[in-house]
Amino acid sequence: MGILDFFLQSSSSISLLGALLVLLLVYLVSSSSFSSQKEGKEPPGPRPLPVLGNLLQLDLKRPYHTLLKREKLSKKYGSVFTVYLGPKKVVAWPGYKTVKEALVNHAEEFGQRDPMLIMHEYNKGHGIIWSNGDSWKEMRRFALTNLRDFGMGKKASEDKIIEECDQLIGVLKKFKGEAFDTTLPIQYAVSNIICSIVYGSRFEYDDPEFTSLVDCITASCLSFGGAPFNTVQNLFSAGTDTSGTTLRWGLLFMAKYPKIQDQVQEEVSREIGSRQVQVEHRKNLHFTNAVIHETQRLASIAPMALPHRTTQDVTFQGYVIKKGTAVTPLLTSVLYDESEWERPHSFYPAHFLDKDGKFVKREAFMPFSAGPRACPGESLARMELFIFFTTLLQHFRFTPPPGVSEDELDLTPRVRFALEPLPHKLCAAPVHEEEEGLRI
Ligand code: HEM
Repeated sequence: MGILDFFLQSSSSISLLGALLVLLLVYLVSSSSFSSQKEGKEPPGPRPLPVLGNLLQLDLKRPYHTLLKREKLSKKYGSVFTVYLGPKKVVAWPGYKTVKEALVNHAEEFGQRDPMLIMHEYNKGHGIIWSNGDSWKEMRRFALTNLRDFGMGKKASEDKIIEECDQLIGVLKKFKGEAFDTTLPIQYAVSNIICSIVYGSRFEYDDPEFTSLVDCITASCLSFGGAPFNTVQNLFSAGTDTSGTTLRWGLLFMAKYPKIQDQVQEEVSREIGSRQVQVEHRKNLHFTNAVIHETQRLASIAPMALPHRTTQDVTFQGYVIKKGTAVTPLLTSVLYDESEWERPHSFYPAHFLDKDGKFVKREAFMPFSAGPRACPGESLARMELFIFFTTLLQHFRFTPPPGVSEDELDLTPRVRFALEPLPHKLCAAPVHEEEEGLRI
């Protein structure tokens, strides 16, 4: 070994030793502050490492997954616990009863958004999603009023969705039953719904201005100035990926579970035939409605909702949560709660059916969250999901690509803005070719 090598090795060993000593010191300081939190009855949790917090204990690809391991974390720490995402302290409360109690019974205390640094830089506290206080109240009112005035949840938006659905059917027919990636056609269709509401008109799917707008929304690169423009951009980003991703999960589940697809198509054919699907049909389509709800439940596309924070010191389930603490509503823990759902990890539409096969609402169905920050686009999203899903199944049979079995269709989610399916292709074969053009 040369002198230089020896020198470099020993100097790097010394600096490594120094770094370790500093880390140890920080650790001792932080563990003592951690134990003093215990004395102050803040929610307990796994001991954090300095700087890294509990990151090494989390599945970083799916952090919600680790937090969901209630049997491990909850058994040890109870129904409210603290984890450190790096230096950031986050309080989590899994399970339907606890999440509901926090978001509904303590709505005011847990109702603020925790603006992630990167989002704050980008939105400057404007818009609706990342703002708080008077600015948020005003923008939420602005968004709800405008969406309502432009017809959200009413006949006008139903007509827009039906029109867009016709366009989507035309696009899917062009694949002539061959395998295609469902992402773009569905993303264009749901984006056009928001365009129709915001701009008053839709765009052709090959219009370069529209496609770059959709690409930009997907990549979150739109940069408007001022509060209302940020709110419009927020509606695009919150209202397109979410509905589009849910719809893609629905089609994937149908291809994976053909017997359930048979039952949906049998019901649609019996109740609607070749007529235009409308929202008023929902009350007769019990099984289809249950399948859409089960899709939302199992896909659980917003596993941790969006981050909240406390507006004041709160005493919750015997613990003190300090003002300004980040809190995360673990929506997946509600949608997968073993004390609420008979088969939490399976695709089981019977969760939403009574013994006579009639649709039943379930309290623990909470994909849109609850309380003052709950999704303001819920009624529009529900209308879109019903009309798009039912109409697509009225027209097409969805199957895996040739050479791929149903078992091989992978349901592992990938984490992006929403939990979406892994890239995949499906075939959409027209069901009643002879009926096309005979709509009443
Ligand atoms: C299947 C579709 C959708 C799902 C599952 C969904 C779910 C959610 C969830 C979980 C939140 C966070 C709630 C919380 O922090 O507690 C949220 C917020 C929000 N969503 Fe949706 N959403 C959907 C569709 C839409 C649509 C269509 C729009 C608009 C047209 C929309 C607009 C918003 C906005 C603006 C917020 C922020 C609300 C606030 O901070 O006050 N969403 N959504």
